[in-house]
Amino acid sequence: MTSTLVTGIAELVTHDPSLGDDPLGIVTDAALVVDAGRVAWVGPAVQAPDADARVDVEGRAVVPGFVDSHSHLVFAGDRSAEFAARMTGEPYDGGGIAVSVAATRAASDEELRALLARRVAEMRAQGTTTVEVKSGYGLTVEDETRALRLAAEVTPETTFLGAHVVPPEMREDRSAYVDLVCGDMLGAAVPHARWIDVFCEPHSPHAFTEEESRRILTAGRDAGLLLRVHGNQLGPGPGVRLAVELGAASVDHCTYLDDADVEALAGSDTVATLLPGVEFSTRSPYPDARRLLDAGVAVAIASDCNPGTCYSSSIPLAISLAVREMGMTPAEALQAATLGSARALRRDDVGHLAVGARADLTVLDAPSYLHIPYRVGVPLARALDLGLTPTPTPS
Ligand SMILES: N=CN[C@@H](CCC(=O)O)C(=O)O
Ligand SMILES: [Zn+2]
Repeated sequence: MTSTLVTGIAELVTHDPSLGDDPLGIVTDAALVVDAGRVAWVGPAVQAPDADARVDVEGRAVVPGFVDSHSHLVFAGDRSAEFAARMTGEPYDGGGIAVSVAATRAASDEELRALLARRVAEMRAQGTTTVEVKSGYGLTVEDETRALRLAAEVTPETTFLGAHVVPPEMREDRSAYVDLVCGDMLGAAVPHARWIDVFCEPHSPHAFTEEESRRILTAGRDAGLLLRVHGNQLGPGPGVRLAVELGAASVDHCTYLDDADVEALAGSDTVATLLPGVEFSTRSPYPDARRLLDAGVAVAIASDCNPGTCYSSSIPLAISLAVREMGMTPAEALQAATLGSARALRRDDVGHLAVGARADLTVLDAPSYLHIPYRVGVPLARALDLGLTPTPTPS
């Protein structure tokens, strides 16, 4: 294994507060040494040690690779007409998920694997280096297991979402479906999943109630999975408080919150993951990130790349929306899409570039991270390929 010195970094964002006065731990005119897939040294370029190899990024900014802690990448089919309807005022209620379920069930393993690989490559090309991938478009024991098996080929952050919606063939007997999710489906999913998630949403007839969600999450936890929740997406609801009650790592969407939700989050270890691409693509009001941050809530930003509410895999777009529409500063938004989303995945080896972190570097065709929201829509960010063998992820 050779060490690599990365030079020519105009601005390096480390998130290591010991490396500068700024909370982002910014080093200007910086260099960084990578050894065995980890950050081995960070500092001013003039003090850089020698290394076996050298990569010059020629005056660009480098930030921690984006951590996308919420995505649904294992699906087939097309729902662009649904997006167009949304733009003319059609509301979203989760009913379109059944369209993706039918197309996904009909696809072969090879088709799904190719679609997934293309979406992960698209993310990497935009600077994402860690991604969580959910099942949820299979909704049978066999199809959910297949989705998780394929997801596990591309990431260790796999999430069992059998409780995405009640599938059309079981609508007459919801409780039988909940039994299946908590029983055989969970048993088959566990070997391929790290997380369990549920779409807890009283404003969708297709999603799950508070009681159903509590049952499913508790069964998942008893089976050894860690918890995450889709909550408070379409209106006020119990998702946030349930996530906090059960010790979920993250509750995602958080679009409609009351004071008790914010208070519960502030006193908890549950991260509020905001998904502004969803509000953009469904013409919905954006969550109030400022209110959460001012209350001391840990906030993450992720893409929620999925065929229904947001078919965008772009974290730079999510950062731009967070800054323009949700009251976050560029620094807060970048931190939420790296350190915050790593926390939402309970990972401390990614989302920052302090010594010892995984060497997941995202390089910007710009001199500063401020250009991410400033140059909205311009493809500035890409994951830096150092030709490294990936280091194993902690279990
Ligand atoms: N809300 C639930 N699940 C996805 C949307 C899935 C779909 O419409 O296909 C979400 O996170 O928004
Ligand atoms: Zn989602």
